[in-house]
Formats: sequence, C-alpha cells, structure tokens
Amino acid sequence: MKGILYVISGPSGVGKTSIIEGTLKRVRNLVFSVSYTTRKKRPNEIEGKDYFFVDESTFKSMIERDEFLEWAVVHGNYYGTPKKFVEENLQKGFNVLLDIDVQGAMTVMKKVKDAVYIFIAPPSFDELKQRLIKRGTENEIDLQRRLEDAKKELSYIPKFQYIIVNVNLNESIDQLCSIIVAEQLKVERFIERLGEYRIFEEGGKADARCGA
Ligand SMILES: Nc1ncnc2c1ncn2[C@@H]1O[C@H](COP(=O)(O)OP(=O)(O)OP(=O)(O)O)[C@@H](O)[C@H]1O
Ligand SMILES: Nc1nc2c(ncn2[C@@H]2O[C@H](COP(=O)(O)O)[C@@H](O)[C@H]2O)c(=O)[nH]1
Repeated sequence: MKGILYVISGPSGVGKTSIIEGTLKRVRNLVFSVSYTTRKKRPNEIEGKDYFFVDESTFKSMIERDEFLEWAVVHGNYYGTPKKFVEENLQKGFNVLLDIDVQGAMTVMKKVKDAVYIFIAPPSFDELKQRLIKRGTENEIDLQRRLEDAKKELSYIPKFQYIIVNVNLNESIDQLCSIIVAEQLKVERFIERLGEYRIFEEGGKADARCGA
C-alpha cells in the first residue's frame, strides 16, 4: 500500500507549523517529514523535531549525494526534504506531510504527480506582519526579507489545489483534516488499494479505513 504525500506551503509566519502540529494530533497514520536546514537554531527549537540543523558544507554534500527530494534557498538559508524518509514512509503506507516553501513545492510537483498541494494564506498582509512580529524569532532585517518574499510567494496560489485562509487556527486545522480525509476517500486512490478490501471474501470485512 502506498501513502499520500501532502505538501503545505505559504509565507513565513502564516501559521503552517501551528496548523500542522494541530493536525498531527488528530489524524492517525500521518507523519511529518523533518527538513534539513542551514538556518541557525531558535532557542525553542529541538534538533530532529523541528529541523536537522547542519552547516552549509554538510548540506552541499547531501545535495551532491542526491539525498533530497527537493531543496531550495529560502530567505537566505538552505532547506531540504530528506528523500529516504519520505519514500520509505510512503512505501510503508504512511501519509507524509511536508512544510516547504513554494520553490520546493514546484520541484515536488514535477516529481510527484499524485501529491496533494495545499497553500496556507494569511487573512491580510498586515496580519501576517503582526504574527511575525509577535513570534519574535527574526531580527528586523530578516523580518523585512520574509515579508518581501511573502509578496512573491502569494503569486503561486493558482498552482495549488487547495487554499486555507488561516483566520482562526482551530478552523484551519479542521480544514486541513478535511482535505486529508477527503483525499484518502477518493475512488481513484481507493482503487489502488483494492487488494486490501476483502469484503467479497468469505468471512471478509471491509478495511478501508481513512486516517482521521
Ligand atoms: N490563526 C491564527 N491567528 C493568530 N495567530 C496565529 C494563527 N495561526 C498561527 N498564529 C501564530 O502566528 C505565528 C506564526 O505561526 P507559525 O510559526 O506556525 O508560522 P509558519 O507559517 O510555520 O512560519 P514559518 O514559515 O516561518 O516557519 C505564531 O506565533 C503562531 O502562534
Ligand atoms: N524548500 C523547502 N522549504 C522548506 C523546507 N523546510 C522548511 N521550509 C520553508 O522554509 C521557510 C522558513 O522556515 P523557518 O522555519 O525558517 O521559519 C518556511 O516557508 C518553510 O515552509 C524544506 O525542506 N524545503
């Protein structure tokens, strides 16, 4: 059985991490792919949970060894998705969630045709700015850079299949859970798993459970 790849993108500070954390608590059979980055670790971040923090030469060696499903320079740092983790988990039948920028999403779109692409948008540019200021993780220069990048990132919305406007966090979590479950219930995906659906066998019963 093959799992589904869910790709979440959106500007910095829109609430992707918050929505993903809430969703992971509610949806079973769903795993989050922890990225590699050269960005400096924030005080509250945990190695291996938030990111694998590496230096630039380590990251570049990983690029040369083709260890990334995708990688990009985002807001001045390298970020990449570990190919082995994603492939192994999909193969085992787990659904995998990526939190990556729009450049990375475009790369994955070329490689993984049946992935699900979801854009998280802010209610307004001012609200995005306030969330970043309130989070307090960036200095003034980095904050301005992220806000500038946000304008370009929003122009990618038409390339995505779903959009969640993150006004209320709980509602956004509900919406992401709904998308995840709806995708699992698509007949075209179910047909791929028909071998596991044993209702027609003597004494057999349906095993077409979805993740939520
Ligand atoms: N719906 C919401 N309303 C108000 N604040 C929110 C909402 N969703 C998230 N936040 C807050 O906004 C800030 C940014 O959220 P978060 O860190 O999840 O964003 P992000 O998209 O993952 O950012 P980045 O791309 O930089 O990792 C956090 O302080 C979070 O608590
Ligand atoms: N292309 C990729 N982008 C990634 C990856 N992991 C995270 N990101 C994106 O980076 C920005 C900034 O994140 P922050 O933690 O420094 O605030 C954010 O938009 C993420 O979506 C990745 O593996 N590839």
